[in-house]
Amino acid sequence: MRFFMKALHFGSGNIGRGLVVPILQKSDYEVYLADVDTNLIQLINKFNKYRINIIGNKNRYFQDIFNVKCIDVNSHYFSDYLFCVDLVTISVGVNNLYTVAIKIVNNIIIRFKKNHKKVLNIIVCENIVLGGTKFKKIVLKMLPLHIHQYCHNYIGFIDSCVDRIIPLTNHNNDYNHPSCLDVSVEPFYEWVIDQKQYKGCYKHIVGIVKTKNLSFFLDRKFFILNTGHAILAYFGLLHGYETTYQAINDMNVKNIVQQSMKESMNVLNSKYNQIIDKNDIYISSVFDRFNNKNITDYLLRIGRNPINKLKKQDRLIKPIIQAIQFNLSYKYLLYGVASALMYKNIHDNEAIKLQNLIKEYGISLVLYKVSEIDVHHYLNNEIVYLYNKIKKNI
Ligand SMILES: NC(=O)c1ccc[n+]([C@@H]2O[C@H](COP(=O)([O-])OP(=O)(O)OC[C@H]3O[C@@H](n4cnc5c(N)ncnc54)[C@H](O)[C@@H]3O)[C@@H](O)[C@H]2O)c1
Ligand SMILES: O=P(O)(O)OC[C@@H](O)[C@@H](O)[C@H](O)[C@H](O)CO
Repeated sequence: MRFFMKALHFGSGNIGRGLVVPILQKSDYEVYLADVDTNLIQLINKFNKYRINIIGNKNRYFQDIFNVKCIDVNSHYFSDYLFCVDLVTISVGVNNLYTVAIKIVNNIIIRFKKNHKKVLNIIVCENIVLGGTKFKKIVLKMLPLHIHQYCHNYIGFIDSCVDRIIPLTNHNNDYNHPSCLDVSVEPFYEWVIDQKQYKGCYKHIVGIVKTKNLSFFLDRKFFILNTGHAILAYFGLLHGYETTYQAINDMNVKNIVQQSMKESMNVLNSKYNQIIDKNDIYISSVFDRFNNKNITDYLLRIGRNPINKLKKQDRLIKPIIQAIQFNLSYKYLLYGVASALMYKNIHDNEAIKLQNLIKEYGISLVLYKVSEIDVHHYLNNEIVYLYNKIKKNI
């Protein structure tokens, strides 16, 4: 066992176990997982290992991961671990970034007080555009002013684009067996970081691509894959499907998803003033990934947190607003928004909140409150019209 650098990963869920840990371990990082879920923490520390089942349409293989340890972020010794690492990575879900920021702020204060001169890089691996930059803003807001210069000198906040479809783990509930920690993943993965934001000397990590042009990768992934994925989930659920594979094989659903991804791609072609996806190769590769018959990815997972997904900057609304700016078609993208407004899931707090808001205020006002689309704007009327039309037909 050769460990040279230490990394701590916030979030021991799907992306943490299924992508971040194997990549960092391969480049000789000693990786500590960190989480708030005490059951999960206990299981990881009990078995210290798990298996990644890599499942493609035609082949399947596995990768065994050893030497994993999970730290409770609320334990008194957590900050000692955080103090000694060179790299922090985060995938806890967008809504939990604030609580992670509190831990990071406390640690920066300790580093400052101890005059610690070691650089710390923080890669944010959430599904948001420019997550590192947003996380930095949250941290700076909480950090005392006299420590900002130290933070600027020694802490790197890095935007990244992380791509691997990792469904919810189907725990076999046998907590006496390490397989309860196994994850199933697709073979494809991509992890791209903004090299301009990295502080200090970069130690190459096999599996991470550095780029000076992250916005291209991010926009392509977020506004093609995640836009299509969300529309597949919301529209598929309305048609009674449970998984991506079922939904993508309904010709009506498939057509709406495919056309909406093309509309979003047209927006990117205009934004970058170049053809991003020659011959629709990217779109069809994403389709093949959605169409993985051996992976059970529930539409409820993909549709989770609908309020976030309906925000102005997110995957459903932003492509439409930009299509309007470039005078492009957005007819199919509208289906994503209209069906997201119908998303119901009693296990998802945002879904419950969304439906309560709709009951209280009606669709038009909710579009204003959640998505910042003015009630008098024609886009608001178009969405309300489509929402009512779909509702009548289901
Ligand atoms: N699953 C995917 O296919 C996928 C792919 C790319 C990106 N992502 C993104 O990665 C992020 C995580 O997704 P996931 O599927 O791994 O979710 P997940 O729910 O499987 O894992 C999140 C983990 O974070 C933990 N957590 C919550 N708050 C925490 C905190 N304050 N400190 C430490 N741990 C905390 C949770 O207990 C959980 O174990 C999301 O933003 C998601 O969009 C997911
Ligand atoms: O994680 P979310 O909720 O932002 O989006 C759900 C899925 O679209 C997402 O997790 C994809 O599986 C992932 O982005 C693939 O890389």
